[in-house]
Amino acid sequence: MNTCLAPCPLVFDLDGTLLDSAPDIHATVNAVLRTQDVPPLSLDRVRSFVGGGVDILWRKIILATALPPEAQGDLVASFMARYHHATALTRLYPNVLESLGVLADRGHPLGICTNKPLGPARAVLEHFGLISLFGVVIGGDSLPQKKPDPAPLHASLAALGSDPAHPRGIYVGDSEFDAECAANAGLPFLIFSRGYRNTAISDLYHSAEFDNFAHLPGLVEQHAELARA
Ligand SMILES: O=C(O)COP(=O)(O)O
Ligand SMILES: [Mg+2]
Repeated sequence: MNTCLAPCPLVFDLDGTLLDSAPDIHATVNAVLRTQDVPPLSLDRVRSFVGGGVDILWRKIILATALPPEAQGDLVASFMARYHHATALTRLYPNVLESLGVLADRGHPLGICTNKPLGPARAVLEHFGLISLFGVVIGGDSLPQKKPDPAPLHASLAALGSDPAHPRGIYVGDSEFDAECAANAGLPFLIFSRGYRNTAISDLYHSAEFDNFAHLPGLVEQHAELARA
């Protein structure tokens, strides 16, 4: 198991972890479906499709509608043209800002590793005034690999100063993709239980779960400490 000497690099997922962004993703999906005369999908349905990035999102939408598979490229392009500005319905989960502030003040290098494409990921972080807190933002299109491949998480940690030969740090996320990514990377994983999961937490790799960001700084210290022991 990796060890984590303080300060411990902390890498965060974005959609369903720091941000409740499903309402904007839902509205943007339905705006694209409208151009195709396809009836809208429910928020719950679209939320259940989030986590693997935009290609997987649209593959699932195509399966759920009468759209032809060969339309995938055009649908993704039409979605991406709208996605950069899709922030009006997105909210930070309660206590995210305060929690990130405490962790940054304690000297933990902070990063983002998301399957959301880099452009919209940076745009929404800028919208909430958060971008300067993060030493690195790796998006779903930053590397050839996406989560659950460990490469984006390893790249995030390396950018935060972790030795690539011995990656150290903690990943914080919400989904199956994140749990598998952390397991593949051999890193502690703290799972936010109010995000966009389709699987019981007990069936996912995790080190601890939390439902309120007010509890995260304590959990981080506990796990950084455990990893040191
Ligand atoms: O947008 C997605 O599908 C996933 O994004 P996330 O990796 O930040 O959860
Ligand atoms: Mg997520």
